[in-house]
Formats: sequence, structure tokens, C-alpha cells
Amino acid sequence: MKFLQVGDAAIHYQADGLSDGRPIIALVNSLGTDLRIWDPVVAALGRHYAFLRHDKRGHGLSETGSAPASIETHAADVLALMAHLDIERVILWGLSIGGLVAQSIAVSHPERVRALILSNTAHKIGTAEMWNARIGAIKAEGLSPMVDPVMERWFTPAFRRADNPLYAGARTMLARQEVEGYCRSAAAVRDADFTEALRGVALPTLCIAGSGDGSTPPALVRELSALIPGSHYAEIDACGHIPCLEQPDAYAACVADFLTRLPEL
Ligand SMILES: O=C(O)CC1=CCC(=O)O1
Repeated sequence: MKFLQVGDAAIHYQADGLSDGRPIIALVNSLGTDLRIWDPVVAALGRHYAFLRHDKRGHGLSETGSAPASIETHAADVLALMAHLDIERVILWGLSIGGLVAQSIAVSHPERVRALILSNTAHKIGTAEMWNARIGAIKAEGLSPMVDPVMERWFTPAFRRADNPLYAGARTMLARQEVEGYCRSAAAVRDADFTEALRGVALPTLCIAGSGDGSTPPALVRELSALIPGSHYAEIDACGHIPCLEQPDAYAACVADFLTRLPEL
């Protein structure tokens, strides 16, 4: 286990293959998940790329810290990990809130990004009313009542089978998520809006949607893609909000196809 102290939070991270000279992909997680969700993607792409992943503060084994954490706070955590590991530039691949974190870095530190992969995310996710209602309900009743509704957005019915142990594991991961860390990240999503800032992004960018994503549906990801000059759009079939668990092979192949076409990598 590896940790980096960033301010008053110890951030849990995992680095695979960094010393082998391969292009480095930094992965940034979604709300209520930890870095293990990327295991299938790292297994699929690990021969060609090195990986840096971490648990967002308030998730997994990372401490929550004492202060509220904005998208920019999470972005600073990624940059702190890169500095600590002496990594100049990464292929930045963010899922959902992780995609907002990736957008923040792409806008404020484009020189640190070789390419951008924005997965199951948007320039703005949901409304303030929706997030405030979710945060209020979780603070009052805990996460349990919202676990199954969230599962319906994360995964298609075919994946949500009672005999699917991976589904059971993903459900347990969310049910065990710490409330304060979840609510702070939910507030960060509520407060983020990259609609205008994205128009100036000049990085090679791939936007990915899941055909059955109930949180950031394909139409919204298409809107995101339309904001970023020259960006590509791809859709994963039979897939909800968390493709790295539901369709890891198709997801990894989609990203590999995009990356291998980039002359500068
Ligand atoms: O959990 C959800 O409802 C989906 C989601 C929105 C932002 C994020 O990271 O996950």
C-alpha cells in the first residue's frame, strides 16, 4: 500500500509499470468507487501503458481531510501525486466526477496532459437541486436507501443479476462508502461547470458514453464532446455508467484504438 500526504489527507495510490518507459495513464475514479474498479482495464492495457490510480479523498483508503473538497482540490491531489512520482505528463482518463477532475486539469494545466479521455461524464452533471436533495437524504438516512437506485444508473439489468458476484461486489463497495467523503464529492460535482472553459481545450480528446448509462446518458456525453474542438465520441454497447466493470474489454479496446491513432504518443 502506498500513500502520499497532501495537506491533512493521506491519499492512497497505486502505480503500475512506471519505470518501464511506457506512456503513463492516470485514472480518476467516479463517485462512491475506489481504485479497484480499474483492475480489468489495467490488466487489458498493461502491456502497452503504465498506470497511476488513486482513491479520491474521502473514498477507498484515502482520508477525507478536514475541509470541503472541490473539483480543483481533487485535481490538486492528482498533480501532487504526479509531482511526487516525478511524472511530467499523463494520458488523463477520468470517469464521471473523475472526468470533471480531468477537465479541470486539462483547462488549468494542459501542459501536463498528453491526451484526455472523458468517460461517462459531462461538462455539468445534474442540477444543484438534485445534488442538494441527494446530500440531504444521505446525511439524514445514510447511504443504504440510495444504493439500489444508484445501481440502476451504474449498471444495465443484464449486469444486475443476483448471480453476478461482480455486481454484488460493486454494490457492497458503494454501501460501505463513507458518508462524509461521498457528500463532499457530491457537492463538488454540484458546483462544477466546465461549459465555457472547455471551448479552449486543444488536447486530443475522446469522450465515451455507455449506451444504457442512467447518470450521464449518451446525449449528454455528445453535448460534452461538441464543446471540445476536434474531440472524438464513442459509445459502449450494453453498458451503464461504470464500463470498467460492466464492459472492460470493449472499453479498453475503445481507448486503445483512440490512443494508437495519436502520432505524438
Ligand atoms: O452515482 C451516480 O449517480 C453517478 C455519478 C455522478 C457523478 C459520479 O461520479 O457518479
